[in-house]
Amino acid sequence: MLILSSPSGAGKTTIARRLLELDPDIAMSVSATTRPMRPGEVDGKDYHFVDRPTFDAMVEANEFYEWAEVFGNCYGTPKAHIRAKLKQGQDTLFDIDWQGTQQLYQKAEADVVRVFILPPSIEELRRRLTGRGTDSEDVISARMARAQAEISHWDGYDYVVVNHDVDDCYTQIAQILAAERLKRARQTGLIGFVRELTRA
Ligand SMILES: Nc1nc2c(ncn2[C@@H]2O[C@H](COP(=O)(O)OP(=O)(O)O)[C@@H](O)[C@H]2O)c(=O)[nH]1
Ligand SMILES: Nc1ncnc2c1ncn2[C@@H]1O[C@H](COP(=O)(O)OP(=O)(O)O)[C@@H](O)[C@H]1O
Repeated sequence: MLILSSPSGAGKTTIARRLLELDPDIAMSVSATTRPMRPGEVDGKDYHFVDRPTFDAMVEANEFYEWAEVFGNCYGTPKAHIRAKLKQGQDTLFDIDWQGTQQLYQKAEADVVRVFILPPSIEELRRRLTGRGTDSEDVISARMARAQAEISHWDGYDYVVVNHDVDDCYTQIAQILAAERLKRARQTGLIGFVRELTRA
């Protein structure tokens, strides 16, 4: 479970999309949200876009692995998807905030890798949110106001990457993923392989 968190606008969606495009062995955990869809987003791919009563019913039915309220909207990680992916041994990518990260870590510590993405500066963060062109000035202000609070959780992550340049940031996160996949405990089948090697 590879988690990417950052203040809004630092670039986690950009990096996540590239990872999904270039690495066939990782799939996205698609969250449910009550936030309005942005231009270019696809329902069922970027998020499952639901209204508040539907989200509340999902909470009531215990359908979320974790959920949180961010910027006045609700976001939740559906259980069904995670269970199926983990069972298949499929790596899963999460774009969730620090609250969701803590909950996932408490539930599945050994399976979780936490990466925090920082912007090069606060001015650049504002430029990226404005340049994205998906949010009103009010929404951008709310996201900027929350940025410091988000950044304050940087020390709850295993890795921290500063997103100066998309290519460099992507490469660094792909390297983290490659190294984590090589951890002994994650290499299923290794015991049998080594036993075979040393049998003679
Ligand atoms: N806890 C939790 N946070 C989520 C989930 N899905 C998205 N988020 C977080 O909600 C925040 C807002 O996401 P979004 O509205 O897409 O804006 P973005 O930060 O600009 O990508 C981000 O910090 C996301 O990481 C989820 O299922 N659970
Ligand atoms: N290294 C970078 N340099 C310049 N612009 C970037 C960089 N990374 C992302 N962006 C741009 O900044 C905006 C916000 O990125 P996005 O991936 O949507 O952030 P987040 O998902 O963290 O909110 C987008 O328009 C994206 O194209």
